Amino acid sequence: MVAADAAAIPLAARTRGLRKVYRGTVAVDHVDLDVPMGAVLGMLGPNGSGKTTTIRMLLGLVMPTAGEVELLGHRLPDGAAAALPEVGALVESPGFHSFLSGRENLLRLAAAEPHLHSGRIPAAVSESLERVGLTGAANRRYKGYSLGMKQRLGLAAALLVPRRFVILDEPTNGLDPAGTREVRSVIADLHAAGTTVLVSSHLLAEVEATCTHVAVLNQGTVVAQGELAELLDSGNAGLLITTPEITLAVDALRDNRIPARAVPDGVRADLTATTAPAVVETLVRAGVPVHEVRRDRTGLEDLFARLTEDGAAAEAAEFDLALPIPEEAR
Ligand SMILES: Nc1ncnc2c1ncn2[C@@H]1O[C@H](COP(=O)(O)OP(=O)(O)OP(=O)(O)O)[C@@H](O)[C@H]1O
Repeated sequence: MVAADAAAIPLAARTRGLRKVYRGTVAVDHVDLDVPMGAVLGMLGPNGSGKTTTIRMLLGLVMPTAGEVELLGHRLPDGAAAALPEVGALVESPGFHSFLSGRENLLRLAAAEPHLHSGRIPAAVSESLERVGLTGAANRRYKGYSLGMKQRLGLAAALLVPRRFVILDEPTNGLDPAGTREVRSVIADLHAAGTTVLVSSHLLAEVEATCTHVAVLNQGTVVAQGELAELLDSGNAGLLITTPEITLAVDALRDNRIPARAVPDGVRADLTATTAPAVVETLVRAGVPVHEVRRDRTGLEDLFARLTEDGAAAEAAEFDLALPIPEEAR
């Protein structure tokens, strides 16, 4: 992606020079974040890297110490009233009433939705509860909900009306594997419907499974951002091939000038100068039985680990790791 293209892509959210200082603690600094319209952007970063603070500033819940926030084309804080009704959000402590049921809580929130006609409220609440798998527990008091059920109710609140932009802060926190899969499926449905989604996580695998774009935060600043596919292709990309004929496979690849080495159960082929189909074709032509082929994702893991280590922000700044990732950073 060249810079000129990036500038032409409409953005659901854009921050420039965003900074937040809490009583001497710099929570977020120099954050220039671009959330392309229609993207599912994973905001990835270790605990305390500034994800929640950035999200709160995007939603106008926290005033930045410095910098600009633009949400759906409206500059905050003045444009908040125009932008926020089109934004659904799940953030920490959503402020539900403990003595009301899940359904009653949603009915109260729905009544405050400017884009929801009062006659549609009961149906919208039921649909939203159904979507997050809470219909069975809808009439129980919020007070007795498990952490996972609270998360689901927060998600239901974010989805009460069709939104152009949905922001989810750690949506799978406290969810079991089935709940995690459901959240992923809700995100996939939103994406398919053209909704822009920003989802924060400290889990690399979760971002890989759901996102089209990624922004990596460390120590309050964005150290890399861009399309996930480009990040996956960065670093030392490789292919892992499972085969019982390891020696034959390594020899066949090396004979065809594809760097390869033995790994447990197979070989790892370097994709720097070739493609996955070319590797497979070379092996099949050499009579190597190929049992399984998958991308070696250590490229992204290595990159993420490097970017989020102590002092990594300085390194990233040095290499200007906003995508495209320059050669010297690979
Ligand atoms: N209200 C606050 N008052 C003081 N410091 C705060 C406040 N909110 C956040 N911080 C500090 O700002 C930094 C960034 O916190 P933030 O919650 O934004 O990170 P995060 O990436 O969302 O972390 P996590 O994954 O643990 O939720 C941390 O050092 C945190 O202690």
